Amino acid sequence: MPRASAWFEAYATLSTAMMLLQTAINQFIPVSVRSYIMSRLKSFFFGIGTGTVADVSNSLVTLTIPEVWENMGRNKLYDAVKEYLPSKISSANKNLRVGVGGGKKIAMEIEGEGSIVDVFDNITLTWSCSEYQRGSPIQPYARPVYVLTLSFNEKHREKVMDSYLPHIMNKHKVVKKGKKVLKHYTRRSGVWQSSALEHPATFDTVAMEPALKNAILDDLDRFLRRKSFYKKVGKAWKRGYLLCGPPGTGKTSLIVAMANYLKFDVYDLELSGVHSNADLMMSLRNTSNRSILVVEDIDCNIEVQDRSGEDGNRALNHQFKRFTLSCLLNSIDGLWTKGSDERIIVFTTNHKDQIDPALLRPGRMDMHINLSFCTINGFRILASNYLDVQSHPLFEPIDRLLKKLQVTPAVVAEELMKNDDVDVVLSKFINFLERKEMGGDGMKDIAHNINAHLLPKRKESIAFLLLVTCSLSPAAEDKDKRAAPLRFLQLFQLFVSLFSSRY
Ligand SMILES: Nc1ncnc2c1ncn2[C@@H]1O[C@H](COP(=O)(O)OP(=O)(O)OP(=O)(O)O)[C@@H](O)[C@H]1O
Repeated sequence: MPRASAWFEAYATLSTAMMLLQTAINQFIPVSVRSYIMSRLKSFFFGIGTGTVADVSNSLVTLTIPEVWENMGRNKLYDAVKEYLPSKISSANKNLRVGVGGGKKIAMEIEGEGSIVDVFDNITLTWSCSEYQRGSPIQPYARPVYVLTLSFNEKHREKVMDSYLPHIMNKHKVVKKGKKVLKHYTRRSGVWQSSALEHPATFDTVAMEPALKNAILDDLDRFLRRKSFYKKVGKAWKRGYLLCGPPGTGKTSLIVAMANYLKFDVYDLELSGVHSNADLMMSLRNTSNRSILVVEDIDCNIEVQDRSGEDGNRALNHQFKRFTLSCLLNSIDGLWTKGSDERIIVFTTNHKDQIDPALLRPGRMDMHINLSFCTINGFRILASNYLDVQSHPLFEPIDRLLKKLQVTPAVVAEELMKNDDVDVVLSKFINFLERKEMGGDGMKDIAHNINAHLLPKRKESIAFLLLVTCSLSPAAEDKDKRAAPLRFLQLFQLFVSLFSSRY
């Protein structure tokens, strides 16, 4: 057993040796090399990103990435990070929000004050997300918007700005190009809200004349190929389409087919919900590239101030918080969407003649597409989609009847879904067409039209109710009360031809 004096001797020798070593290290090894060795030792023993006090230096940098970037609309970096972060959720994240959104996959997000730690090129980066209320005069009803916060050590600032954030943007671009789930945006409280675009329509399933279909596809392809051309001639890289046709002829289906073909997101702009020019500009600015902006029923959706009365009506505009036609035109011309690329704008209407010609000129609406009642070719496509048949002996009488009648593809589609047996369903469809030919069964079309377009409009609904009342209360000289329904039908037709050309 060594004596106590021997222990003291050994301790004194060791501490002297340590002091000498420390002095030698301080003198011969530069500070930067020493701190590098220390950081390597720390990461070896404690692991990276443990969140220990040692990780958190005083020179912590914090970047905030708001959802909306005031001068440039929606913050694309925010969207890219939101898409990137779920892949970085680890077992260290204990509070998670889970749900199934657009895709079929279960999506995860961190809940509340939680944070996600990412490691890029040996740099520890900490992300968190919080809500911040924005009271903007442009969007008085704006919902709370969110902000992402990124913290890292000051010494990595350059790498984060030059490599890490561009890396996230690139990942986002790649995912966006090859993504399966497109987004459908609608405006709620002035802010675009997205959901998955799950409508399965494609150019194969839309029933329309092959020549028209090919013309649209050619136009879309040419548009995509001409990036440098648009740049050369100094035009915004956008294309406008006007879809005209009665309800149920496939305007919405065609828009979805275009989106699915181009892999573009769809922004559905309800003009009745736009409060002012500024609101309209902001909405358009906040749409992303590679997208289709849809304005449905342009003829009846808006009470756009006429350009001629615009100056004199400033007070009026302000009072009703509406936007002006010239603002809409300017927005379409790309003035407010500087730097925007690969934009498609689609207007739909049932009354082309009621639209201001300024909206229709080439450069704004480059291609006018008329969607018609179901043709023989259209019927073939629907029969192939719904019944999986390409030919059938009953096609011949159906073709003959379709040539004479005006039936929308929506009604045909509905009829073809009534039975699983092809023979039964086609026979019933012939019966339906024959009844229609004799004028006895227009009620389905009528019901569809009332549902789709009449009921949402107050003025026309009141006229319609008056019509029903008149037709169902027989006049004094009308002896036969059973004539009422027939008269109703006749009056309905008259009403339709007077008030609308869409039916
Ligand atoms: N051309 C078509 N090709 C294939 N399906 C169609 C076509 N037109 C209508 N349909 C069918 O009818 C339904 C309604 O069609 P869609 O909403 O595309 O018509 P729309 O012209 O936009 O009508 P609305 O003006 O009432 O909105 C669709 O879900 C689709 O199943």
